Amino acid sequence: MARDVESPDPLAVAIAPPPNETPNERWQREQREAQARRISEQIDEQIRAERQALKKRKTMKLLLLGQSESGKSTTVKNFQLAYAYDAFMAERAAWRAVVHLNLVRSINGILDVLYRVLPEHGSSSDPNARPYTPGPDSIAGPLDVDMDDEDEDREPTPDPSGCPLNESHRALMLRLGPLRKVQRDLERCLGAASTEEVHSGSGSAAPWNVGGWRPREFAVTTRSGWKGALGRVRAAGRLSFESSVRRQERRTEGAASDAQTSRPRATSDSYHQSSAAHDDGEADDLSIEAAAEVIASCADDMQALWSDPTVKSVLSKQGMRPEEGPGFFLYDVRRIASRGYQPTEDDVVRARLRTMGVQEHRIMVEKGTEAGCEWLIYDVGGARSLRHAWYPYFDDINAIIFLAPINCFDERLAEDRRVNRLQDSLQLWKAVCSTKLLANVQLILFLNKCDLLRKKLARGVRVVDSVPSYGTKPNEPEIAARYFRSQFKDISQRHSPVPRVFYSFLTSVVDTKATRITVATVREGIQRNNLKSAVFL
Ligand SMILES: Nc1nc2c(ncn2[C@@H]2O[C@H](COP(=O)(O)OP(=O)(O)OP(=O)(O)O)[C@@H](O)[C@H]2O)c(=O)[nH]1
Ligand SMILES: [Mg+2]
Repeated sequence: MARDVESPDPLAVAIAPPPNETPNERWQREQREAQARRISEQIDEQIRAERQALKKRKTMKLLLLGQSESGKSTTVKNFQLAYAYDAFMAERAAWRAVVHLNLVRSINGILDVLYRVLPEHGSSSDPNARPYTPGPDSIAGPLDVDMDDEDEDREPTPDPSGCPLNESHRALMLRLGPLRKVQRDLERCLGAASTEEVHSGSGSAAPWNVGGWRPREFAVTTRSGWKGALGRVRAAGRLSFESSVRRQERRTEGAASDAQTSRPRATSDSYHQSSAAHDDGEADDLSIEAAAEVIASCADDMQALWSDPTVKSVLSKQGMRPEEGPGFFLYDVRRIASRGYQPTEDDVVRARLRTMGVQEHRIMVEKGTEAGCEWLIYDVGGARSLRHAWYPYFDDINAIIFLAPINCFDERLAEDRRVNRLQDSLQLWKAVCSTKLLANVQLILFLNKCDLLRKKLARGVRVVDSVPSYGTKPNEPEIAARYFRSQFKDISQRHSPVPRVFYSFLTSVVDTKATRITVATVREGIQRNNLKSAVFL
């Protein structure tokens, strides 16, 4: 309603001095007003200075390195949880299909093993039927390994007392048959990152350190990583977290920044989706929902399979421990298979989706004194065939977190089963430490999967059987971890082009509470170090 031009301005009336104000009162009022103005100006100045300082703070660039399944992407999720919680939560629902896929993959892996002990399938040569846990290897010393492949692909021996599985097991296995198709459908919807297929072949631990290799000889798969896979789920139309306009804006920004750098295009949070993903979105949506429905209808049978003592004994005889493998959710099968299931924070952290190429995560610190600061985290695919893509990211970074899973001292690389996994980590670490381009980059080592190391040693696996140099030291997790750490430290000291401080942490990055503290320490350390070098400059 328009104000009557004749009536007085209500604001002017409200702040007008009292009509019967004495000269003394007037003086006091003016003093108060002047003081208020000064405080207000000081606050404005403070805000201006803070904004200016924020602008000056450059983006912190962090690169995560390590072999496949070392825990790099899980570490990124911990950064997101700590500093970009809202963004983490916005992605949460899209992880449902990944958790479902992880669940059915565990079941199908168990079924593979069970089928192989049935007399009529005992000689199956199905490569999928290989036990999950590789056999123990012997390593002569930390950097001097002569692997033989005699016990590679050992065939499970059928129980000599006859097949332990009865008719009800067979019926259960048949009823779970539809989960094969569910796995295929989910893998198709989520793309290449959702499969664990790796190119086998020898390959080098660190291709950039091999003579004759030229940095341009690589290709980066930009659409098939974590973000690509989640992007597909989003593209399926059920989950519209961002408007298409926002996506388009981000895509344009990404293209502009790529044009300024010689780096290949990393898949970023901006979900570079293929148009095919949009076209197929509806079909994918239906497949994901149909998969969820089949999973819900199989919940009781999945639970029965996992809790069956005979099945447990068959798995144990075959050396298969799915509960120690990636993306294991069978302890929570009823909750996850239920209709209306939404992943929890913990589910997202534990969900396994391998990284293809290099993925860029922009984390804008949401709260605290550093709100508004930006972290750029590059998460790389760790399989040997994907390491070619790392080198261009070595330029212009503030720090590297290198993840070495120390539970795998007796395991082999999936992509080259002649190579011991701990050995591969040590070779990779050596290559990173000795790379001249990284001479002044802060390296932080996460000796990861300490929880699994503890479990492995508790069930009687002896370190010395795979690492003879371990000698007569007690077979205890703390001592083993300390020993492994000393190997990495020794490499850092001997192979760094210029002396560097050795920073290391014993971690289990699926433990988000403990990792939160580690991540905070690392973040502060990186920032402080950066500040220090800025002062020296
Ligand atoms: N128990 C346990 N599991 C872990 C730990 N760290 C990672 N994982 C699990 O190991 C699996 C692999 O972790 P990722 O973070 O995907 O490994 P990555 O290094 O990114 O692997 P790529 O993308 O293939 O290079 C996931 O299922 C994680 O939940 C850990 O400390 N303890
Ligand atoms: Mg990854």
